[in-house]
Amino acid sequence: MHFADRLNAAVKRVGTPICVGIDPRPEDLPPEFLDKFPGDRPGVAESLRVFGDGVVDVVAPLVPIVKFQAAFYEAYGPEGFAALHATAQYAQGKGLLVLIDGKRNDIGSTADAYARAYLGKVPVGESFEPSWNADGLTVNPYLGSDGITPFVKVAAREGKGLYALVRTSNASAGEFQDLIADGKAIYQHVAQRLAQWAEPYRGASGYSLLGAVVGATYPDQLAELRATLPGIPFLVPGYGTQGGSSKDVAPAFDTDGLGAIINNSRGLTYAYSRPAARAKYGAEWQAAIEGAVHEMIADLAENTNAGKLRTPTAE
Ligand SMILES: O=c1ccn([C@@H]2O[C@H](COP(=O)(O)O)[C@@H](O)[C@H]2O)c(=O)[nH]1
Repeated sequence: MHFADRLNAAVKRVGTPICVGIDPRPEDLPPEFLDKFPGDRPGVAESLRVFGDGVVDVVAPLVPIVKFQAAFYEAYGPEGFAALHATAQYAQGKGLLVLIDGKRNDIGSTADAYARAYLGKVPVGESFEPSWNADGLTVNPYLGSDGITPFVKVAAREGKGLYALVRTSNASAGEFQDLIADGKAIYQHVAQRLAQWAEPYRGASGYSLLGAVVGATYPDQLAELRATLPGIPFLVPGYGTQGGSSKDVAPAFDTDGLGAIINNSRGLTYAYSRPAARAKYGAEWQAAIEGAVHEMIADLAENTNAGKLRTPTAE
């Protein structure tokens, strides 16, 4: 089934477009929790796996999709990678869509290897087997068409999705993305080309398998890009810890509350570290995460078209 149709079905089923970001940092894990693991690298990697699984247990009934930031797992080498793989599979087993935030790309032949690694199948003996089997992957479009085409081909074949960086959420995003060439900002050129790459790959919902990463921290550009990129699903990071609000992300949605997933990583998974949550939930870190997800669901429902997803059956 087409990725955008699967994603839209999942968003409608749970009634919210939240993407929970899982970016495990050992220094931010609940202290009571971390103490249970050996202090060596395999021990830390195992703590990341158990923490990630614990987050998944809480959020699986509440949200459609989780995004794993590969960097925090890669930091712990082979054991870290194994932890990412294990929790990603665990999340899929619980019915969540899994997005790997790896921002991969390279020359075409290497891009093809990345695409097969994360989204497709790799040759093993006489047959082909999935390796990471993610539902979606973030990609960097700045190598141009021949770097993107292999990802799109594999994603189309496998029913998977892609989100290409268009307007990132970080403070220095504009250093290159706002440079003017031929009368337009670089991010606008990327958006224009992305629309061409995406057009042949629309699903029944009208949305393409190729989406755009657009930061919540630049609401004017977000609104402009939504208007110029109909049918392109958005992955919107920057809500919460980076300062983006529900009002900032409101323009990302279409009139049905579809067309965008709003990521929140630290604001949800480290909710227990906030003094108010400590006072309310004590050492119950999973309860604090659950409470934070419910707060974000309500915030988006109140201030954006995502409120239209809250049917009585989804409550
Ligand atoms: O433009 C971008 C692209 C990716 N990210 C990633 O999203 C999360 C955001 O984490 P928060 O804790 O919610 O700030 C993180 O994994 C980033 O690497 C982004 O922030 N901006």
